[in-house]
Amino acid sequence: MKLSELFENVPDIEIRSLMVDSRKKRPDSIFFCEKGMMFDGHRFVEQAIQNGAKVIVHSEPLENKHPDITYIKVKDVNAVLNKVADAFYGYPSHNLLMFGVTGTNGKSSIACIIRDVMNQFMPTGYIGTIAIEYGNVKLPPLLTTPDIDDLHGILADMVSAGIRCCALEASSIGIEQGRVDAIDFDAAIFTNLTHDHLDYHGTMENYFQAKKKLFDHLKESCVAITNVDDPYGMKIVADCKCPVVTYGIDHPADYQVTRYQLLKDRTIFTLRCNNMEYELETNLVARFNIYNLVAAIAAMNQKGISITQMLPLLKHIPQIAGRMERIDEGQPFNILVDFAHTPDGIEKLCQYASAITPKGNRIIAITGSAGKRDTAKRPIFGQLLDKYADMIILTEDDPRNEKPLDICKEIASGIHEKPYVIIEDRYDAIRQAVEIADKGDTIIIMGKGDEKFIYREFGREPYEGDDAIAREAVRKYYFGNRED
Ligand SMILES: CC(=O)N[C@H]1[C@@H](OP(=O)(O)OP(=O)(O)OC[C@H]2O[C@@H](n3ccc(=O)[nH]c3=O)[C@H](O)[C@@H]2O)O[C@H](CO)[C@@H](O)[C@@H]1O[C@H](C)C(=O)N[C@@H](C)C(=O)N[C@H](CCC(=O)O)C(=O)O
Ligand SMILES: Nc1ncnc2c1ncn2[C@@H]1O[C@H](COP(=O)(O)OP(=O)(O)OP(=O)(O)O)[C@@H](O)[C@H]1O
Repeated sequence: MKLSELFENVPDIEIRSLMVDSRKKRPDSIFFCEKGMMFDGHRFVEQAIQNGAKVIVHSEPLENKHPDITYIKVKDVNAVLNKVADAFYGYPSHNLLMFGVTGTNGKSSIACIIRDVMNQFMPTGYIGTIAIEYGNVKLPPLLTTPDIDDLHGILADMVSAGIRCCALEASSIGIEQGRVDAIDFDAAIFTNLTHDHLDYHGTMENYFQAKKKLFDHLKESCVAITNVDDPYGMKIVADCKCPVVTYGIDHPADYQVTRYQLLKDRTIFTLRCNNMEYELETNLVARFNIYNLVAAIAAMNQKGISITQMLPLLKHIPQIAGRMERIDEGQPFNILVDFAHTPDGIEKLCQYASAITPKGNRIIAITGSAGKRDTAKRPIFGQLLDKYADMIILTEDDPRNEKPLDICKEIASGIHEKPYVIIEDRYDAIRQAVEIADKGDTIIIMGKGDEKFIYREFGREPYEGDDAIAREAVRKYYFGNRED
């Protein structure tokens, strides 16, 4: 593409790529001097040139300008990067039916439900915490919401592969950093807002304002889908230019659940909308998944898929990796692997565990808390486990360069009544839980979900995964079926 197709009054240079990180080689590229939390991209102009930049987009004055390099001074580099990435990749989000999902919990679940259901109507991709997936392509994610260049690039690849729809998770940090500013959403969903990421946002108000930006910027033909039962649900759409559609259980809503039954292996509920009532059955369990399902239904329905068409598909939603994943190796107790890593997520999971665990049986909870992230959550995790669990095993969860033992002790500071042990090694923690479980008990393994890595001091290290370990522990240590 010619530089002149992207900017006015510039030389006719051929541009082959975009560059936001000077460390990565990008031939014939435009380097964008972004200001981050750690660095100011203006510092890396020389390295960017060595790695292929022919054009520098900057907002601060630059010294030592090279005669063969084009310099473009702008007010807001991030805004220009968004515009350029959109155009450079051929406006991919404009050519896709784009669903955006934001909120503290439920983004991946809702985005995956939309992907699975929409795939039955048109080829649909997914971008989020679990993966980047479309057609036969499955890539590991780097961030929940990829950075601007990656995001538009992935969407362009989707369009080239014949994909017509995409469900994208928009994290609060991603929204705040403008990663989705140029995305042409057709529907945007709000799930809920509870304590998380306060290390980054500072206060709940800032966290809320970050999420709200997504809704403030929606185009008029978009539709905003919001949760009326969440205290932030109506506030977040207060300045929307597009129609707002509500969903909920406890308050009157456009898509309202009027009755529900939570069962161990499925959920049955009645959904009322447009003066019609629908009886729904799904393999997804727990009350919070009713919210996730109804949010997804509302969004897809608003975009033309009838509820009657969706009904048979909702019965067998494919397992969402590491979210309420049941481990069943024939053992006479429940094991749930779940990605709960916020106070709200942990409380909701514990409430579900209480609902499925017979009186007289125990909830055995295994959790840690991520190192170098929102440390205020730790004692709250302890308090919640104290309230709901009968036995608590504290273990490591992405300690980064903190000591797992110290993190566990901070969680333990919230535990006052229930017995707990600290077993730093996650494998041993899960094994211990399996060894002490009795018939009818429920083991909940929280925090890592489907992740097959642990962030330790020097970055990501491979990890077998909670699901694999739980299965192995049941086979080896519960049934004594040693394979080694
Ligand atoms: C805190 C945070 O979000 N950081 C993200 C942010 O980094 P930053 O603003 O601090 O950037 P920086 O490192 O200061 O550098 C500034 C600029 O200089 C550039 N640079 C930097 C160094 C260099 O040598 N050369 C160079 O060109 C960088 O590419 C960047 O453009 O911008 C970078 C480029 O887009 C991201 O890679 C980086 O994500 C880091 C890896 C990260 O871990 N982010 C997490 C917290 C995150 O975003 N998570 C959310 C939410 C997850 C959830 O909901 O649970 C997500 O969407 O994944
Ligand atoms: N609607 C919901 N309300 C409260 N908790 C939920 C909800 N949906 C899921 N959870 C809990 O949060 C965990 C993470 O779910 P999910 O991955 O869908 O959320 P997310 O918003 O994508 O989180 P992240 O961006 O951190 O990955 C689940 O494992 C579950 O414990």
